[in-house]
Amino acid sequence: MKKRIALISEHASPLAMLGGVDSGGQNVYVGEIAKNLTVFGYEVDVFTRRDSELLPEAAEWVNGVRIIHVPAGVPEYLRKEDLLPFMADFTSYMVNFCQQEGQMYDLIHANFWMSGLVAANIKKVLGIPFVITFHALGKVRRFYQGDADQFPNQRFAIEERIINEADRIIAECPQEEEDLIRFYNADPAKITIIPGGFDPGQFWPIGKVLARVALGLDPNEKVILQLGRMVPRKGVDAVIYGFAQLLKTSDFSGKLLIVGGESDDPDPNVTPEIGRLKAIAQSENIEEKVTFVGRRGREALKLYYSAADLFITTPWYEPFGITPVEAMACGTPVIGSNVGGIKFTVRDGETGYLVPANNPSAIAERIAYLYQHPKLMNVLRQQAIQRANDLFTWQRVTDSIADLYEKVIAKNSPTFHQVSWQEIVDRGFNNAITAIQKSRRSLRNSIIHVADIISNCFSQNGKVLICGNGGSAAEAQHFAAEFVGHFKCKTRPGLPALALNADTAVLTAWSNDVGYENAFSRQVEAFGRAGDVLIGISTSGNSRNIIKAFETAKKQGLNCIGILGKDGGDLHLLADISIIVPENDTQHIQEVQIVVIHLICELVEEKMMLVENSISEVIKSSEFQIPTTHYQLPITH
Ligand SMILES: O=C(CO)[C@@H](O)[C@H](O)[C@H](O)[C@H](O)COP(=O)(O)O
Ligand SMILES: [Zn+2]
Repeated sequence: MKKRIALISEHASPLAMLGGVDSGGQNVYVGEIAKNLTVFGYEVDVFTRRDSELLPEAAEWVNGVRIIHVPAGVPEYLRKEDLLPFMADFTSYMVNFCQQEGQMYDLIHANFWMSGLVAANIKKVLGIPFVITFHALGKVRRFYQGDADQFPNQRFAIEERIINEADRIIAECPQEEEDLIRFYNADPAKITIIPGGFDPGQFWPIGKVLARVALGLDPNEKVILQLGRMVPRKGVDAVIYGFAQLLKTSDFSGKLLIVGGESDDPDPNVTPEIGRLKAIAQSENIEEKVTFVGRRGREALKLYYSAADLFITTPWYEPFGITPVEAMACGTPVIGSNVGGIKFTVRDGETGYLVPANNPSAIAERIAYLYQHPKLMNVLRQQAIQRANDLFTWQRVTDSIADLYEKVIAKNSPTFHQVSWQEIVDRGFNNAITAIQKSRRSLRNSIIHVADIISNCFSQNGKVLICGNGGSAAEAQHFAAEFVGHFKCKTRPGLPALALNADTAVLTAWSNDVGYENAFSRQVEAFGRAGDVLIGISTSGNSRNIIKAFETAKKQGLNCIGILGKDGGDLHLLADISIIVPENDTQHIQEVQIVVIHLICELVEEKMMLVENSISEVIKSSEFQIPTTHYQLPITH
């Protein structure tokens, strides 16, 4: 039977559009998690407050996900600051709903503190375990916003209660984990860091020219983008001041686009923050260079992200912040403030830059610097796309969330269930199939890219060194054997590949005399030459001896390729390219890695055959007869 999950999101319905004061990342988060959970075999109901008379009580949204509009307070928009009094009605409605349906939820996932309150009260009555994603913490908000924070003071005590009673807490970034411990004394063992994400089917890099033409922008102009909710804490004023400084102190010319607001037209009457920002642009005499676009639907956002050269987001604080990830996914480097989730999603100097919050000069300086270094901008662009896709797809995020659910559900299952041998076998196969399915789409491009690098290396007489530990050591030998012997093509010559973990004499001597962590790097020193490839296979991405080998290899001019799992660990940061299996379980990572290895072998053979065939074609059609029908035999150094 399918497991049933209730997601509560009292003010943020997945149906609401992004960009309004009270609708932002949380709507998207809840909607995407709900949709992706169905892929992992769950049935999902999303409970959100009925804020319009037009909304039906319960409606199927997508296959496997229902949205339940809970009558609590008048059926019209209310500020989230005013919703607490209606949470008792919300709770009783949900309790009745569960009892009437006669089917209990296996777990509740609450979003935001008021939903957490509902979940904690339901747990008291019905015993359903719950996990919570806070999306923002009251004490942190009060610290940054002071009196502008209009949530009732009861919020703090309620959050403390939720933190005590929740089965698990999801922190969206290391900063949030720190805040939970520091401000609320949360039990670190209860906290799991799982970031927010983006949908690669919705955000991808569209050619700049096309995106600009679609938006009616000049293809040759410099375009800087700010996009998100229009509230003072987002620090859009600093972006305008920074932009003004840039225009005044350099010969920079370009445009700042500001997307967001409560209406499609950038109307200050509807969105007072737009009025405040327009006045700043006017006082700086740059109103002609700043375009307020107004609110845009999610399907249009990829055009804005792709059209821009740079994305800027400098809030005072940001619990997670989905927009920088979306911008990176569209290939736009991000200048973000060094706060909260942004300092986790944006890697300083790799996918953009981090600047202090509220610091217009730093923004101006970084924009100028990037335009002066177009090649660097391009590198950041590529790395941004890679990082977003490696770590922040909703599929990957939901995978970690489902993992967490399973732990909580198993711990709370009322009777210990003796699993049969057949069930263990079935479960093993099912998990492997799920891991392979998840990997199929997300790894396709990197597998092809890696095969390119390896076949180029062989064609240019280079060799491939491979290393790993434990199961990965066996795979390293397996991989090398496919190259030295043959994979599918029985007529080709052997290709020079060497597993560094295979020579027990070298391995034991060097580990015994110097240290295990140097055992591979020493061999890289001995065998590696510029242009060779070093492949590190690791499920965690953190094996010290492979890290050292990569460091040595980089110094010697080898290309480093990681075949990794989990979040890619430190090896991902060192590798020139990595294939990160989107899975957390070591065993299933290894199962996918062997598929990846075989695919690389097949592609390398195919690519090299192509080279050989095209060489023979040239030879056949030329007047000169060159006596060779094989591709060049690689020569080892
Ligand atoms: O095969 C397995 C687990 O399935 C083990 O031998 C596993 O490879 C070893 O624990 C390795 O030492 C793990 O290293 P790594 O994958 O984190 O680099
Ligand atoms: Zn194993």
